[in-house]
Amino acid sequence: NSCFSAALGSVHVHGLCSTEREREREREREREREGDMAGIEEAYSSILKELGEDVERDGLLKTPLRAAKAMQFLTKGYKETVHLNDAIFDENHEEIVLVRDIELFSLCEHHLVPFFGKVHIAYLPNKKVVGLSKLARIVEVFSRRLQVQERLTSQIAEAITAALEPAGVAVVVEAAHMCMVMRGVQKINASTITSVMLGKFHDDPRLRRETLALINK
Ligand SMILES: Nc1nc2c(ncn2[C@@H]2O[C@H](COP(=O)(O)OP(=O)(O)OP(=O)(O)O)[C@@H](O)[C@H]2O)c(=O)[nH]1
Ligand SMILES: [Zn+2]
Repeated sequence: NSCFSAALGSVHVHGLCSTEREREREREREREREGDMAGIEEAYSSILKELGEDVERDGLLKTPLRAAKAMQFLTKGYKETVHLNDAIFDENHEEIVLVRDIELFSLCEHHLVPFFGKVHIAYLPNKKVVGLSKLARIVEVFSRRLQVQERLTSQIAEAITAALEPAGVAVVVEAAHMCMVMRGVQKINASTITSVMLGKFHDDPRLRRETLALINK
């Protein structure tokens, strides 16, 4: 490759070698991202000033930009969609598929503080199965937004229904809300459980019990 020939001192016909070009593109993307964030950065700077902080002190010089980048990461789900088509396979498996303990980090839309926990997803295939990692990707897309737990739970269930048309979907989310822990009622041990049961999981109490037992195993 061209990098290798450059290292040997041969003539470098393409100008930048592919890794240099890749790095340059990454720097370009970084500059664009920072440009996009100027407004958020400024807003964080104002918040710090309103809190009585000295935004010129060493430790805080880069904080507005860091915080802007962090917030952009924590809400990146707005810009993402899950592409499941490449990972949907024809399969005659008709029994339950359950992926449990998928980690979840989200932001409460009321207080902009984290809530976090686990998502359990079960579905009953209807001639189609999905690549298992895609279930975790669905969780990422909808959790990296400002959310309430109930909406998050149903968005995950609806996305799976739309992509797979399964015989049933069950989504259970258990989470701790920092807005209830660090502030407000300050209940450290409270956890919130939400569930959405569609199709056979909704209609068949035996199946629902079996699924919840598998989740709690
Ligand atoms: N249903 C639901 N409520 C949530 C979620 N996250 C936070 N909340 C609640 O949103 C509510 C907002 O209530 P408000 O009375 O407007 O806000 P607040 O004065 O800050 O409420 P406190 O938290 O009770 O101090 C609170 O009861 C929060 O516990 C969530 O995911 N789902
Ligand atoms: Zn909250």
